[in-house]
Amino acid sequence: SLNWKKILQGLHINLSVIRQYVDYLVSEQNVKNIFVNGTTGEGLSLSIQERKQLAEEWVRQGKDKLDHVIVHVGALSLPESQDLARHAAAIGASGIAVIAPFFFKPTNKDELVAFLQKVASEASGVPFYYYHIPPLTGVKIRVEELLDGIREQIPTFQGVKFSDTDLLDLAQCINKNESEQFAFLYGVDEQLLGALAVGANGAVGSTYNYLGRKTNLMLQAFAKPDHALAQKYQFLIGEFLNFVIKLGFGVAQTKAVMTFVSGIPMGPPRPPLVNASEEFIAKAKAKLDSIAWPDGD
Ligand SMILES: CC(=O)N[C@H](C=O)[C@@H](O)[C@H](O)[C@H](O)CO
Ligand SMILES: CC(=O)C(=O)O
Repeated sequence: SLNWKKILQGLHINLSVIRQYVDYLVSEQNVKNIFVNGTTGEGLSLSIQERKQLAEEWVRQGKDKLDHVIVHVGALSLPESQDLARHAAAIGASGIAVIAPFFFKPTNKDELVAFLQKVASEASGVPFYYYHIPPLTGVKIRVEELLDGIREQIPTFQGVKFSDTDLLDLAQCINKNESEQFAFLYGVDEQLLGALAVGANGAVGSTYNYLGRKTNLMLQAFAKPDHALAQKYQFLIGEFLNFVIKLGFGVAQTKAVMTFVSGIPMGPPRPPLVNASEEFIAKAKAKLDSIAWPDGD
């Protein structure tokens, strides 16, 4: 049963909108790969039980509709992270991802890999991704170094969700791992085109919830190649993000944008985050509506 008071305060998860949201992403945004319980999903603000319920519901609703559901299972507590990894494996997640622990932090590559290995080994058949997001974790260990010999430690290692602006690090990761079949999924949406130019294979980010279709058109243009068209899309995506970043843009504001674009209520964020203001919503909506996309939309 739904407790609307708790949902409206961000104290309760609402599983009932996930089914509708899967259909929305597939039909309206052309998005068929989902990253659950990460940054945008406020995974680190949820209880272990809630994270399991969400992962289960996404996998259940995504069956026959989505290609991949990757579950973020990172946590500060190693046993909790291992528990989440076993759970993700048991429900049939297509992959798991882990951020660096960010209270007591690993101070070097070996300490970080040892932590990741202890989580990955709990889900032995499941592709493992390192989620590199130094602006939020404060763990700035270069990925290029981390990848050196990682397959020997973590046989399921499959790639990186790379949410950092350091394109030299990303380029070196790609350059040095040509023979591996690693996936480099970029996560700074405002400069995805730069990451594609150095060889990123995909993207995971908050804006694909509402700009997934436009970003897919950018990817198509880049692949064609029609670089002028790809640039046009990146510039317009950047115009929107630059505008909202100046207003103050985080997960709460992303939820508000996701709500007004999709029409599906995303609910408030959980404390300590606070709802986007009505003023933000009005300005962001006007800005998004004003953009003249190359596909005539
Ligand atoms: C810090 C953060 O939330 N990063 C997201 C992905 O990891 C991005 O998708 C950003 O939200 C996006 O690039 C907008 O700045
Ligand atoms: C934005 C993103 O990729 C995440 O929610 O983790």
